Amino acid sequence: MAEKIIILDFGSQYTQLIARRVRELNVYCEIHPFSKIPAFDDNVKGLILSGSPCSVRQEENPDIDLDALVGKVPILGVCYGAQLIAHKLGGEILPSEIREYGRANLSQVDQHSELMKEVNIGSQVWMSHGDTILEVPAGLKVIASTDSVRVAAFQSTEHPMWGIQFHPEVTHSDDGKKLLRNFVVHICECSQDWTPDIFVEATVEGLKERLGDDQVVLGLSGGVDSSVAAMLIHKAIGKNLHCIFVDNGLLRKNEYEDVLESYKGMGLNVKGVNASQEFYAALAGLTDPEDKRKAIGRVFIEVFDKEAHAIQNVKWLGQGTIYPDVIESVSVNGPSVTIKSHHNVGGLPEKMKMKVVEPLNTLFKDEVRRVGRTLEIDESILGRHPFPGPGLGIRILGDVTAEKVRVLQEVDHFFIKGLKDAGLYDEVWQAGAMLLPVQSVGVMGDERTYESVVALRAVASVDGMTADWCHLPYDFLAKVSNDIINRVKGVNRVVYDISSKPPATIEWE
Ligand SMILES: Nc1ncnc2c1ncn2[C@@H]1O[C@H](COP(=O)(O)OP(=O)(O)OP(=O)(O)O)[C@@H](O)[C@H]1O
Ligand SMILES: O=c1[nH]c(=O)c2[nH+]cn([C@@H]3O[C@H](COP(=O)(O)O)[C@@H](O)[C@H]3O)c2[nH]1
Ligand SMILES: NC(=O)CC[C@H](N)C(=O)O
Ligand SMILES: [Mg+2]
Repeated sequence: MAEKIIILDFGSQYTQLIARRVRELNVYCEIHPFSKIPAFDDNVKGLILSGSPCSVRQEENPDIDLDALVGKVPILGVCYGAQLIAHKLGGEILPSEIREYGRANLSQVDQHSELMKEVNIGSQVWMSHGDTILEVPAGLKVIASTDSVRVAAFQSTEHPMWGIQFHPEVTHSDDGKKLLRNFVVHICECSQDWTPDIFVEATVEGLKERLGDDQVVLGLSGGVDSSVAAMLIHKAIGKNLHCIFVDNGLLRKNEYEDVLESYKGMGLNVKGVNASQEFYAALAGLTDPEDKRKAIGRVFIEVFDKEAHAIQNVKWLGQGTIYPDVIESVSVNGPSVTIKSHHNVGGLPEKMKMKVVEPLNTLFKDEVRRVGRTLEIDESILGRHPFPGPGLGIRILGDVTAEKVRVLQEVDHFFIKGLKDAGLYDEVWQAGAMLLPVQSVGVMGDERTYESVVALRAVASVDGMTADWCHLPYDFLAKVSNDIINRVKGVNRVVYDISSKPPATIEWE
């Protein structure tokens, strides 16, 4: 197994970013809740303590047994992590006179400190704190300051341990990447050999061992995650992998045919299963988003189960689950509230007697794409916008009917084709259209119309966890709106969604 850095999460919104930055250095790392510290083996090379919305001054603040960790591996505290170290060693932490959010500049830097090597005086750093470390206790010394914060960074004089008040993981901290490199590469001595090639090699070996001669059924969606997962498992067990692509009647226009076509020549054993009627029957009369999601999830499992029985002796269900799915379900304070029931998480029904194999559950989406490139998967699959498993079913607000699906397929087609024709598709992280349960009055050729309203949504994101709406050119929106209203029967009004996530989500249901 690869060398790794462990990040203990105290609930900061930036914890995932720290992980991304470390991984960009070709060093593997894992995030664990502070309350569930894993056993350290020889592969663990360093420890990072994240920020937190909490304060060390509050009672029952998130806490760890630092003494048990000090000296084992180098430790870096970031923001709350730094405050926690200073606090536990007897330092004074107080609410700052001015809360510092946003940019600051380092006015003093001890460049002899290994952590601060090549970090320049004047360098911009990003702050986000209300507490401040007033004085460092004995055993710690200050190695960087800003005009308003004397203890912007410190180092232990006795142990390999550092703390920084600012956030090196955000792109707005100029030398943040240098600082993390100093920690991970120079201090923790990680060898930077965690590359997509190595990942593929190690994962395929691991899968061979785990799966042996077993049969595996995998839900293949035409999307990035399940395609990459399928190729990895295929490399390990070849023909024992049975890929099932389900037409749930909620796919995009021509998607069933196009996806089956795109898998030709990849060597995968892919079976298309048309189960539209089962999905429509399960959705009939349902209007609540969670009820709809659960019904769709249930039918997916039924279809996979039926296919597995037809093959016989199938022990595993393969899935394209990725790291953010996993992190979201193990938040700091126990399981997070359910915003939406994703159809593929939450485990399998007892009676299925299948185990789950998820080779991508430690990777972020962009890393999955990089692994896909190593596996020489076609760019048309790797570059595809994410598309939710419940498909148009959660983009048709209210009850779902075959006719509404047909209308939305047409709308979606004009929007996506428009993006491609205008060269905008690759600049948008995800785009789609929602059919609203609203009718509006219009006038077409002097006649009154009373028809449906659709909302277009296009977002910029890195991993779908947060997103902003795309500022698509007005001319483009005008053309797409025109195309849709003139050519899709049943729609007489188009609106554009300008909500970010949070507080909205990407899908409307
Ligand atoms: N139509 C489908 N047929 C079979 N399996 C599906 C289908 N839609 C989704 N799945 C399964 O559900 C999982 C989750 O879907 P999800 O949309 O998150 O991932 P993806 O489709 O692989 O990638 P992307 O996020 O790029 O769309 C997939 O990895 C796949 O295993
Ligand atoms: O496979 C999936 N099954 C689901 O049940 C599901 N729900 C949302 N999504 C996709 O996840 C990302 C974040 O979506 P939200 O902001 O709507 O939660 C977006 O990319 C959504 O398209 C799903 N994908
Ligand atoms: N970003 C952080 O870790 C903030 C730590 C602490 N809540 C503060 O306000 O100072
Ligand atoms: Mg998908």
